[in-house]
Amino acid sequence: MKLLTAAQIREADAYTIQEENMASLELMERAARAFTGWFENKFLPTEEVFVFCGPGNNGGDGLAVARLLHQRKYKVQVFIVGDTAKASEDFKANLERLPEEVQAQTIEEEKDIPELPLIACVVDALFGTGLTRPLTGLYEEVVEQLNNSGACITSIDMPSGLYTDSQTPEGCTIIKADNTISFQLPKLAFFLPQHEEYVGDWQVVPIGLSEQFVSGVETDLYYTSRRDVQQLLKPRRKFSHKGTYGHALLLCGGYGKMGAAVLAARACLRSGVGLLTIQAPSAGYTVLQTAVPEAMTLTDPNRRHLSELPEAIDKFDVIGVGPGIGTEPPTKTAIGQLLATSSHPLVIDADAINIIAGSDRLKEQLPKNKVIFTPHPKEFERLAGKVNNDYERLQRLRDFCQEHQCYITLKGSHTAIGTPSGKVYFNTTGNSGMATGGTGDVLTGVITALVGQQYNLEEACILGVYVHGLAGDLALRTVGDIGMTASDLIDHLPKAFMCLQQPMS
Ligand SMILES: NC(=O)C1=CN([C@@H]2O[C@H](COP(=O)(O)OP(=O)(O)OC[C@H]3O[C@@H](n4cnc5c(N)ncnc54)[C@H](O)[C@@H]3O)[C@@H](O)[C@H]2O)[C@H](O)CC1
Ligand SMILES: [K+]
Repeated sequence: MKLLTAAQIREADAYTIQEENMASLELMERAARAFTGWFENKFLPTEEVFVFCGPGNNGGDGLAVARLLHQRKYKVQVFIVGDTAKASEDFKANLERLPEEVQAQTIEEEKDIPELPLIACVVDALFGTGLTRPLTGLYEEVVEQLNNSGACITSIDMPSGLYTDSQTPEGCTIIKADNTISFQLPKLAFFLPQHEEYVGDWQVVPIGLSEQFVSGVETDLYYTSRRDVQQLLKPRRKFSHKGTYGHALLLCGGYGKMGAAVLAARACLRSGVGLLTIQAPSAGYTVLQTAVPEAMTLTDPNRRHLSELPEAIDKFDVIGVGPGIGTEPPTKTAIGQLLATSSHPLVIDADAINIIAGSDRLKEQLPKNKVIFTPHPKEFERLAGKVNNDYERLQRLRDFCQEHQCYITLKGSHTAIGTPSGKVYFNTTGNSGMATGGTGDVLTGVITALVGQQYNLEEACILGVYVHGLAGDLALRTVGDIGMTASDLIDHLPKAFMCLQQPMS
């Protein structure tokens, strides 16, 4: 699914109004109804609701929401910040429609800002996607007081003060929402970790923006929906055999880190690969043969770390390398040989990333359109350089992928997948229980298996990251977030693939 900029959303808005031959006020009413529907499921009518409205259409939404909540028996108070004479037309129309019983007060100076009860329910409708500059004056003061009030804040469309698709200037005041309910499409800002405290939990509610407009609009930013991913999944064929689904090689494990190889190998096998060979330091032989009996095990002549590549490396359809391997000099040499000789795709993780990050020569040697890197943010920084904020990181991701014609899954709460053509896909599955050792090794195994099954590298990244997160979401239901381990993810991979095989209702 596409991510749109604030300007494109405005265009979608105008296009929809024209296409459906309706008044913009009607679209605002739809938005308000959609928000209210979510709100009713979350808060009981016994709640006293304080709605803070700005002068634009976001404020107009707030006024319409106040009216609808009043109709549904919530006790509502409205506070308008700024000069209503300069407000948008749809704001004015909704102010007219506000029932008399709903108190509406204008905040004209600091002393007008209300003191909220200890447990208050606030709707933030100050600014949405129309924000063009930092909050100042009375707006800034209101937001600061709301943030300090301890109230439960729900933002309409965007947390007020946060820029939709570019870096909000340093030190600006922004609403810290508990929930953000956004219209039709999530906004780029929601996917960036630096905005966690402002956006809170976000959800999207549909308001029927023109599908025709969205399908035609140009963007290189996407987020992955269940529907997108299901379309990628290939059915297994009746007359297939293990050779049909690829022979993967994992170059993983080191002394004291053989578990990384076990996790990657198990995940690879649980993701549909036909055959799996692991090459590991000889100290791992018994461990691997015992823990992963389905895989063949080759031993490196070195007892403790990877020092050589297996013979006839080209017989493997894909090679996953990195988990647990360390950065000893012989391992660095082996990684250099791998980049220089392998003609098949490589999934490069962990210390294999660190080794390449430390050598400009190796970076130059990266085979084009054949490499998937799976770094966490620190490894990415080593590979591509330091950045000051998440927007710079995103740009660096695109630049690096384009320059080196590679794929990168930059791991995080919304893992970002960069492609050689400069596209970025944000993942939408997963949870904080997955923030634990070994889950990255699992991802390496999953993506390696998918490449082995002839998914192209872009598909393997998108599907692999999604199913890995979905396995985490399924594990959450049985083991919760605190007790979740990487092995729990592996155990839930089969169910995650089964979920994707179910037709969507
Ligand atoms: N397409 C949709 O999804 C729909 C969105 N709706 C809602 O409308 C807002 C966007 O409304 P807009 O009037 O364009 O902008 P805002 O209300 O966010 O801002 C109003 C106005 O204020 C000025 N401004 C910008 N920054 C500042 C600032 N820092 N201080 C003071 N004033 C500022 C600027 O002129 C803005 O235009 C969207 O988020 C939805 O909530 C519709 O309801 C229907 C469908
Ligand atoms: K808002």
